[in-house]
Amino acid sequence: MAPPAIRWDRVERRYGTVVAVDGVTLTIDTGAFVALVGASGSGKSTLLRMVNRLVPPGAGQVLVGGADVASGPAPALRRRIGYVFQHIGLFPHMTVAQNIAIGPKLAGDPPADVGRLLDLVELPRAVATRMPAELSGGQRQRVGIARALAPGAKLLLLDEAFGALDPVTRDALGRRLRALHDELGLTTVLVTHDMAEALLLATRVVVMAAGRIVADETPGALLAGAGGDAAQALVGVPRAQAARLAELVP
Ligand SMILES: Nc1ncnc2c1ncn2[C@@H]1O[C@H](COP(=O)(O)OP(=O)(O)OP(=O)(O)O)[C@@H](O)[C@H]1O
Repeated sequence: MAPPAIRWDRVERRYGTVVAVDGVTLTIDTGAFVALVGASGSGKSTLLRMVNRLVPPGAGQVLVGGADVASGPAPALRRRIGYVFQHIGLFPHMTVAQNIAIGPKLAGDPPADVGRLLDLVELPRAVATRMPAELSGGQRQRVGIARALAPGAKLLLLDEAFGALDPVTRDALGRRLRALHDELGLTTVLVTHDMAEALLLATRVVVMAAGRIVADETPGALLAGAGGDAAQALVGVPRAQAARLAELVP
């Protein structure tokens, strides 16, 4: 049987007296789209950063494709993992095309097919020659996703990648991400504060609180009431909003 895409095995991480991640064991199967949801400070980013070795675990082990992430060189690991942050950090002095192509170029790999990558994230090919400052926030996030996919990564990690976008752009980009996930056969982990986004995009929703996993359910099961109090409190927010909106209909 093929190893899972990611496995955190009894992982811990402390910062002084703060226990950011408190003994997490979690397996992400290849092809899954997992949303990691929870209040600010619950440990989501720390858990995600362990996957590409931005943060080493204080205890436990993180495996990608069955291999301990600590065992090989970090650059080789990171080439297999696309990572998208809220503040995407495009290189301001490089064009969009140069930004997208930087990963394969630095690795000495064949050049990225920038046109195809722009097509994938639904940006016009003409933006290839623009500078990042000439793009909207949503366009910049699309470039960030294209750059993350450029080395041919099959594992995509997104940390509040849509956090700074207006709701319409955010919704469109979320849908595009889900379509890309399906088209390219990706394994995707999306950290988000937004339970509605998690329920609409993911195949599985993992809820964190105080460094621990408190629920791990499908969207359907969560909507049917599973997952316990912390999860249901989060599900209750979009549900109550939908009910209040429905009441406004004359
Ligand atoms: N580099 C660091 N130094 C000290 N404390 C840290 C560091 N990184 C994270 N923490 C602490 O660890 C805890 C978990 O943080 P983390 O960023 O993983 O949470 P999060 O769920 O991703 O939060 P948010 O949704 O606000 O991004 C928090 O209490 C945070 O203050």
